[in-house]
Amino acid sequence: MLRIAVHGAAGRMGRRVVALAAGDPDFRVVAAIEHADHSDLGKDAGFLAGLSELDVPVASAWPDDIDVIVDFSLPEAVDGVIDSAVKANAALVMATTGLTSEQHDRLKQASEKIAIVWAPSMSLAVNLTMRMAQQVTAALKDVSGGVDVEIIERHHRFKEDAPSGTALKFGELIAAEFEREPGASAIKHVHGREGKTGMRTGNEIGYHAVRTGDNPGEHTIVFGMMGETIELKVAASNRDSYAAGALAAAKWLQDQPAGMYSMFDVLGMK
Ligand SMILES: NC(=O)C1=CN([C@@H]2O[C@H](COP(=O)(O)OP(=O)(O)OC[C@H]3O[C@@H](n4cnc5c(N)ncnc54)[C@H](O)[C@@H]3O)[C@@H](O)[C@H]2O)C=CC1
Ligand SMILES: O=C(O)C1=N[C@H](C(=O)O)C[C@H](O)C1
Repeated sequence: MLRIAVHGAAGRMGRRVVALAAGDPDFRVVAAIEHADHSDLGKDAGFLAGLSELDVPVASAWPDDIDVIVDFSLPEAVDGVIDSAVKANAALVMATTGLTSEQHDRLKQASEKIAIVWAPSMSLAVNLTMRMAQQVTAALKDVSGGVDVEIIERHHRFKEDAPSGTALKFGELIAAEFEREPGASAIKHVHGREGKTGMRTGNEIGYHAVRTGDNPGEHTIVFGMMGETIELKVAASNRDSYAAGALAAAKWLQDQPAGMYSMFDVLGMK
């Protein structure tokens, strides 16, 4: 049984991770961590997740014996999580988005000591769609008349970062396809458009972030050509695809040496 600590346990994602882990015989939830001022400190993590009592109170201190930490929190909290994972010699599933480049460097350094999965989306469907987007780009990048790529993401009104980490990852993968040949022009990443922008250039990717209601996450990649358009769309109907993906990553990490991994590794899509 893997001893799992959930960081951000009272959040939208944390509660679903606690709920799915509690129902999985491969896990024992040993800690539900929140920041020291959280109003749910002391409450039972099972009750918060809509289950019966788990006998795990939400706490701000880490226990000593943990096999894996799953983090869905905020960038401000992430440095502390990385330190705690290294200190406990635990594997780390880092799902928080909006990290700074310094935080990505910190993760990389920590991965010399512990096994880490970082991915902006833990969802199987999203990761498959990323692979499809790479294939579509490779097939269309030299099409007569050119192809314009725009990424539209929709999320709930509570989301604090934009564009989504997933949209940025789609853009990074698509740009790498465009830039693959030596001498290819560098791709510009354009966030929204307003005013007298002039005509669209051929070597840009546009990003558009929509925030409405309780949308758990939706990404549409538009490949617009002269005369026809392809759209790849992937949409979550609830948060369990992310929570289940994070738990799959937590299990997979137990057999891995220290290192930095992605969901492509976990899902065997390398
Ligand atoms: N990689 C993936 O598949 C997914 C990633 N996310 C990302 O996960 C993050 C969390 O998303 P939600 O659960 O919707 O947000 P949320 O705001 O509902 O939950 C975040 C939780 O982290 C806690 N937190 C904040 N600072 C903390 C600290 N210093 N110590 C401990 N806990 C702290 C908050 O109190 C809150 O309970 C976001 O960055 C989001 O983009 C969300 C869904 C899927
Ligand atoms: O904040 C969210 O909700 C989500 N965030 C992730 C992101 O920024 O890509 C993943 C998912 O889309 C849900």
